Amino acid sequence: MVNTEKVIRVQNVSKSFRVHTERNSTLKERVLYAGRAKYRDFVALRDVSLEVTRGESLGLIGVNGSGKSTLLKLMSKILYPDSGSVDVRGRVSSLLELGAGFHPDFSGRENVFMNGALLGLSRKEIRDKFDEIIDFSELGDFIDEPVRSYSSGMYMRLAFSVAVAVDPEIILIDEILAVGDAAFQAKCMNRLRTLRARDTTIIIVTHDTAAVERFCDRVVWMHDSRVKMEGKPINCIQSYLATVFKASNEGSNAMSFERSDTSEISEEIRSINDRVSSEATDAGHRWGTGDVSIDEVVVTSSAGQGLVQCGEPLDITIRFSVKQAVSDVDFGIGIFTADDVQCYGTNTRLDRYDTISLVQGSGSITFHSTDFCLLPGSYWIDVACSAADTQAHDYWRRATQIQVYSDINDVGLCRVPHEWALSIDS
Ligand SMILES: Nc1ncnc2c1ncn2[C@@H]1O[C@H](COP(=O)(O)OP(=O)(O)OP(=O)(O)O)[C@@H](O)[C@H]1O
Repeated sequence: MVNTEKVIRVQNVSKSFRVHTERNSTLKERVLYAGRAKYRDFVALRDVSLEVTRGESLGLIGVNGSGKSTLLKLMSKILYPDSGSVDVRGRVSSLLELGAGFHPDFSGRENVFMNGALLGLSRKEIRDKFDEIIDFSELGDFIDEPVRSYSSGMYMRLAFSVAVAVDPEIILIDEILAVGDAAFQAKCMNRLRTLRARDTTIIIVTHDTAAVERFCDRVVWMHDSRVKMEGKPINCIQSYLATVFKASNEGSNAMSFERSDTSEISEEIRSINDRVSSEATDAGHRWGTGDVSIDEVVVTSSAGQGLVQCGEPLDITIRFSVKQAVSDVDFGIGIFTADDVQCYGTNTRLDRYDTISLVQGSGSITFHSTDFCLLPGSYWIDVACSAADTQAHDYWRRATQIQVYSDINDVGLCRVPHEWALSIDS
């Protein structure tokens, strides 16, 4: 039987924050202007309503500052609405801010007991689950170190391990999984799948639209403090990405990822780039003789610039200037995941094109894929112009990024062109 029980009901909720624009910082100002400090009210949520059914996995997406975290904090009762109501039924585990609920001076072990108690477990229940929590976190001997010495990934490991061990009926997760390494993230997602199979209600705030599409049953897209759209993940994500990339393109003449990033890219692209850049510390790094220099890399598909649907055509255009005539050069591209797995690489020499000679001036070359088969996610693109002896004239590491989306839920790294043929022996 399909479950229709509503475990979260958010009705006409509005929430504002008082933001001080000027404070009376000196004693004199405080005495003279008492009660006259300047502030404005910032509306983080405006008349938001939504319902979540038991066992549902809901993804909250939206640009920075659209109100996602505020909504999650209202659901976890860290904040209360100015108007409207939030009704939540069931034991809630929340992973909202890194380190929240942990005391920095206590060891990991002590914090497990404290955090478990906050989540409603008795001391005996925590003792019974302790080994499971520590095993899952893979913190080993660090469990007896004060958590102030933990890296953000270690904090997350401990917080996640406690949060899932308490058998929550509802789990609220705000982005923090992103700080874990790829292997631990995969382990967390598997654990969330197990919880989902047990009818746990899961609400995730994240900018990782590919993960949302793979994991969530439904998506709510927050924009400008309101619910802009809710429904099937693929529909919401496509509309959201199309809007975000359109906003980004309007800020510059083309979706140009030039060497000096002066284009007015939207906050969302900036956040995606910042996040991936923190993993790709050598983003934008380049080297070579400089005889040929790459000026710009533009990625286009029918979905927009920097965005492509899996299975659709894609163009990567490299614009270059030639400072010094060169002969026998090739142009190449490499495509990498955020954690640096090379998905594909080729160049005009490997593809057996005629050798290229260039005179002073400028030009462009386009890599055209008729069927771009990488599965949904963010990918980095390296581009290069090299001499026959493989010496680079210009190698541009992580020159640009693309987002791939899909309306098919196949899994892996790339889609293998295929058909199925069924035959039944009678
Ligand atoms: N405690 C607070 N005091 C003042 N303003 C706040 C507070 N919490 C949130 N805000 C503001 O409310 C708006 C919504 O913030 P919120 O954190 O909910 O957005 P978000 O969609 O989760 O963004 P992000 O993707 O950056 O996490 C932002 O403009 C933020 O600055």
